[in-house]
Amino acid sequence: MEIFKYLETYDYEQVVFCQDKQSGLKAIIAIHDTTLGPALGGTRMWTYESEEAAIEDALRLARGMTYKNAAAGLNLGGGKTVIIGDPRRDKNEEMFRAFGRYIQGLNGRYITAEDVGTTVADMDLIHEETDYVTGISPAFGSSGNPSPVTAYGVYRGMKAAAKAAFGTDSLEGKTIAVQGVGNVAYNLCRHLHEEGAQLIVTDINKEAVQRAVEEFGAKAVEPNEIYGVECDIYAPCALGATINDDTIPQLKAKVIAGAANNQLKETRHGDQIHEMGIVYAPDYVINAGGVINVADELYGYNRERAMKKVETVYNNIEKVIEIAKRDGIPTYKAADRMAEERIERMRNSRGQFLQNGHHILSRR
Ligand SMILES: NC(=O)c1ccc[n+]([C@@H]2O[C@H](COP(=O)([O-])OP(=O)(O)OC[C@H]3O[C@@H](n4cnc5c(N)ncnc54)[C@H](O)[C@@H]3O)[C@@H](O)[C@H]2O)c1
Ligand SMILES: CC(C)C[C@H](N)C(=O)O
Repeated sequence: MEIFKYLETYDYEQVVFCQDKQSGLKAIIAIHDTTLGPALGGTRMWTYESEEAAIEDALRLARGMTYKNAAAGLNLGGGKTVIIGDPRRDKNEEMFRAFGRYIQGLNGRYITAEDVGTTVADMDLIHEETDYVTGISPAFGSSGNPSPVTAYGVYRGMKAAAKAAFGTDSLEGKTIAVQGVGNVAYNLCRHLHEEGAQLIVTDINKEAVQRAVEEFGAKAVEPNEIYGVECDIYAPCALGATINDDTIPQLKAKVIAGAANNQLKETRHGDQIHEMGIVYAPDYVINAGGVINVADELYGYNRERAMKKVETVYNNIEKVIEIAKRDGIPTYKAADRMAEERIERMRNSRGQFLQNGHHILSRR
């Protein structure tokens, strides 16, 4: 990978490599675009096959956050961190504190939160070193674990997508295939079960599957069987790139609506599912509930207000589907258009100099 060429092609602002021998920290902070505000995005801890794979993931996820935050109407730019390591084995207090100091060094250009492999407890350790972290314990006046709120947003967005495909947003009696029943999808399954949906689930973690079977009467299938099951809706809630050349020919669903980031392996896969008549709820629009929730901390966290904002996921999915229909384009392109237009409008409106609190000579 030619990194600078890639950064230039997709307009990245900054990439920070963090190395701390003492704690074993190896992290990559990618800041994609701060036109709308400071870059906010979670920290993922994962065992990557190579350093190149970790860099690519950080970059892709950071850009996704720019689009997610813009489409959600937040005044935030996009960034993301990946920490290279096994979250079950390699975590320690020193690591997250060292990482917190790196974040502090960015002086507010980047604000972090949870992602796959990190928890509220990890965010609390980061908070020992910096205020630029959200999703810390509610005891600090924070919003805590974002996953249940993300799940609620996905549930609402799924209903909006179902309305476009089936003429009603009721999920009662619908069969929904859920890939990965971790933090977000467990909570999603609870909402779906309460509404009377039939669930088919899979996970590489057998305990997670068992919990969904016992609590929600879900049917369990092997990880590689989930794509081909008879269902109305496929909900990818594990990792990214599961909509690809191998899986698309197996799909029976009329709707794809799930929590995972970067669901399309390549954009052409978005074109392909569009041509097949599948209603695709773009990943970064439907899974914005978590970031909408943590972003509320910037105003002094209020759960009720945050949950009201999360309701907008339903409207945003409707809006994207409307744009797609109006312009005759796939929904993933419609979502990009919506996000890019907002960033562009804000960039242009800042072309004029206006005094904003700080006297421009105040540092003299
Ligand atoms: N947590 C949030 O608030 C949030 C917000 C936005 C997006 N997301 C995205 O949603 C997805 C899920 O996040 P999460 O917080 O629930 O993570 P998680 O780690 O709690 O859950 C993911 C689950 O997927 C399973 N899994 C991994 N590979 C699999 C495979 N090949 N087949 C089947 N199962 C597999 C894991 O065992 C795990 O149970 C991620 O892509 C994440 O980036 C999460
Ligand atoms: C809670 C959020 C700041 C980050 C979340 N992991 C996401 O991808 O949206």
